[in-house]
Amino acid sequence: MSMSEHTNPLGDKPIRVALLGCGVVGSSVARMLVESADDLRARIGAPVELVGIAVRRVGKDRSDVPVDPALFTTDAEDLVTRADIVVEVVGGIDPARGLLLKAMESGASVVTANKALLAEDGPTLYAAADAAGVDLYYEAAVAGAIPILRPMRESLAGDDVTKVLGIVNGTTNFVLDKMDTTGAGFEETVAQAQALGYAEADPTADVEGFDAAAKAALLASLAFHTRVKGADVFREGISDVTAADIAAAKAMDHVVKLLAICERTTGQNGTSGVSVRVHPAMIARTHPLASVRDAYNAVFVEASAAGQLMFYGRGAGGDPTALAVLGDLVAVARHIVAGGRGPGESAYADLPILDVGDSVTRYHISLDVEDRPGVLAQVAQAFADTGVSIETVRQHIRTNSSSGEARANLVIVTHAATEAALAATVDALAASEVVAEVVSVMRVEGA
Ligand SMILES: NC(=O)C1=CN([C@@H]2O[C@H](COP(=O)(O)OP(=O)(O)OC[C@H]3O[C@@H](n4cnc5c(N)ncnc54)[C@H](O)[C@@H]3O)[C@@H](O)[C@H]2O)C=CC1
Ligand SMILES: N[C@@H](CC=O)C(=O)O
Ligand code: NA
Repeated sequence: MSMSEHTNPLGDKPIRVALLGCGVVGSSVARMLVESADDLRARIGAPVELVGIAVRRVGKDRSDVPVDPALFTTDAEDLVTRADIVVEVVGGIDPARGLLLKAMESGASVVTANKALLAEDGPTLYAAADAAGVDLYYEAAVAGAIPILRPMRESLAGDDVTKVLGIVNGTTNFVLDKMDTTGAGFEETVAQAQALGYAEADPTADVEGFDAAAKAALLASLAFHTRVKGADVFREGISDVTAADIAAAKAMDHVVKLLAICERTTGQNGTSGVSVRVHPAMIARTHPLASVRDAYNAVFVEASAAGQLMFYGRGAGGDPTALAVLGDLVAVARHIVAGGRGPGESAYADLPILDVGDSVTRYHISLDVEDRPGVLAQVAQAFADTGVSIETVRQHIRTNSSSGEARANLVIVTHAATEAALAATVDALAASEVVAEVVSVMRVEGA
């Protein structure tokens, strides 16, 4: 690549980069920084110098990371004061938060992949970036390699985003996909996702939906110019999704996916606000999200003028995530060379966060009921009483293998209803004398 068109106003002074963490993502970042040094220099207009890598233990064998071993240090506090750009891929809340605050106070810009920290305490970090006049970029934190935050922040800055619907966790998509296509077990596929570098340090964050909730909070904050924290997001993970749920979805020609849904909507009391939820849901096999396989991610965005947009790509793994980190690093380094900074947080709209009871979707409900006349009418009445309209009902009879007792299994799919109305229906069904068991309740999205 030619370097002739770029001049460096800083002379030959390199841009100093400190890397915090050398795990799955960090080791890929370090390798790419070294292997792409010439291209990065040409694209930035200045050389990049890796000045140190903070690790927990210096003596460990890291022969796969092609850097001078003298760069490894356990003194992250000191390292962050010696850099123009600090790349944080340690993860977790502390000490990452303190290190990033110290880095920015010392004048360094920050690139991070840490969605957990940003969804927990983003405003403190954005304020520190503003106070120091530095950049805080985090494209890698949501949907790995997919460029989604910059398009939301910059390309769609003139539009009104109304909805963001996506698969934003690679681990859970990998697990659900394998359960659907190979019938593989839950624990076994989570272990595979860990071995492939997709899972968080504690995979509970993936399986229970905390990671997707953090990403949903970041997407909703950008989409609606409103501060949304991870804790504001209604969250259900995939640990309760059974092989029977997946089979039930198959029977309807649907698949089960963990979805993040951010909507600009109006609550039942007329309040206009933001609804953000993460939960497993059935979607029709004909829906584009149904074809998102393996650890891939996809994000649909609906905006007033742009209409529908779809972003698709690798959502997890060392190299895809490191590429997103490097993209941010180049952007920040260009700002340093040009003597400016990029756009920061935009939270001016400050919309209320609506209760999940206000969100509206369709539901798939499986019930075991007594097999006698009048039962269907009583079940239908429970729906009518709570104002939930039934779209389809399917019934089949199954016989208990030990008691020989015949039971009817009803599968009911509703029209769109509020979560609050559906919860009231399920309570009424559970209390009904004709219902032996509410076997499962799952939302149906994307109709
Ligand atoms: N693995 C993936 O596919 C993706 C990861 N991320 C995020 O990137 C970050 C890093 O993830 P991974 O590389 O997968 O995790 P990892 O667990 O493989 O790497 C983290 C590394 O940081 C080290 N570390 C922990 N505390 C430290 C400290 N105080 N000082 C120095 N080193 C310390 C750990 O020993 C470990 O080697 C996390 O925030 C994660 O959420 C984001 C997108 C995708
Ligand atoms: N654990 C995460 C990694 C990327 O953000 C995932 O599985 O998506
Ligand atoms: Na991304």
